[in-house]
Amino acid sequence: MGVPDEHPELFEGLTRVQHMVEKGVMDHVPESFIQPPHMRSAARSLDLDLQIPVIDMALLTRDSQGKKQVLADITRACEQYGFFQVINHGVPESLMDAAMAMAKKFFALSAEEKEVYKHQAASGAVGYGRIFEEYRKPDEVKEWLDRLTLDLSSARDPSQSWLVINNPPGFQEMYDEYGKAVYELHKKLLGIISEELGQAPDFLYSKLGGEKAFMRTMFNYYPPCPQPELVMGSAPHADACALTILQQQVPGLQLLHDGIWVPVPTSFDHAFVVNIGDSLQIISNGRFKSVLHRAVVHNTSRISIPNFLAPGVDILMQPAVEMCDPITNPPIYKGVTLSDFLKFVIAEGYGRSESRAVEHFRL
Ligand SMILES: O=C(O)CCC(=O)C(=O)O
Ligand SMILES: [Fe+2]
Repeated sequence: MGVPDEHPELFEGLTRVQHMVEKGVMDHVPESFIQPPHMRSAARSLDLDLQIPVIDMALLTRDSQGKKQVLADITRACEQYGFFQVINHGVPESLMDAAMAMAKKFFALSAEEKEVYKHQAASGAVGYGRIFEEYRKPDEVKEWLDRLTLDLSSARDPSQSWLVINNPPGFQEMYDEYGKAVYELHKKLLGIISEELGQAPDFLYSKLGGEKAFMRTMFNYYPPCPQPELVMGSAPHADACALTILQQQVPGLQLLHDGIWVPVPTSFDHAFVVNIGDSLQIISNGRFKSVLHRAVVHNTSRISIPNFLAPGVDILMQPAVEMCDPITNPPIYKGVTLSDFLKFVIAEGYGRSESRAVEHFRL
């Protein structure tokens, strides 16, 4: 990688929002971050928490009635909202706190220390920096965030040993433990939905390729912003994966419900926000909804930690025959691998607008 002076366009692409903010007192956001008025946080938004379902997973083991209720509530949430929250989900609170604390420590490192883990174009999406930056058009409005992206498996992939996060000390150990616990929660939730569909618990997991399914985690850091009303932290997008399990403490996540942006509440202590991604919308033949969402920023910082469970990259995602009927519910999507789906998303610039990549794969 050339030095910034040789390649100003690369340097521009690699600007970290955090260090831009920390370098000096800034009372105006740079032009390249200013959203057009219809994309700003105030447009079509309601400052009223949407009561997305909150599911108490402790009921699963209470009695058969409790289990029935959890199965039905989760499945209904996947159909109606595409979003829900879970409490008593089995991931230890101490582990959730450790993940958040480590993320804070990581972003508190100096710019040089973080750049050690800089995203490398040849390594896919993992590393420090906004991924796919190299594919973005120079005139595109930039998002107000920096992120560290890790794959749960990359810690064990020797070709990506540069991505073992040794600084701050203990980060990698935390992620190995936290990641595994969240991966298990993903499998548990897929099992619950599968059972409610009248299938074996591993039904949906096996549609993702079973052990080939992989989990990617993003540690999203939204720096404090002097004019939060003009920028967007994460632009509107739907997740390409099957399921997302997200941890947030500070509000900021919003979803598009009936054409209005509404905040996802943070009032439940140690809850996870769960949402359906495009892969599960395809596999369920449109029964489960992958919903557009975005993250707004504030004049204080915010961290969110989404964990995406995705099909193995070469697994053909297609409407499951068990979720279709040749007469009453024929398949509405073509089969596509996650790798081709993501190529399409990147090439077409989805993930920064309200257009839906999944619509392109309709039959
Ligand atoms: O920061 C958030 O709450 C949302 C982040 C998000 O949607 C994503 O990274 O896919
Ligand atoms: Fe997302």
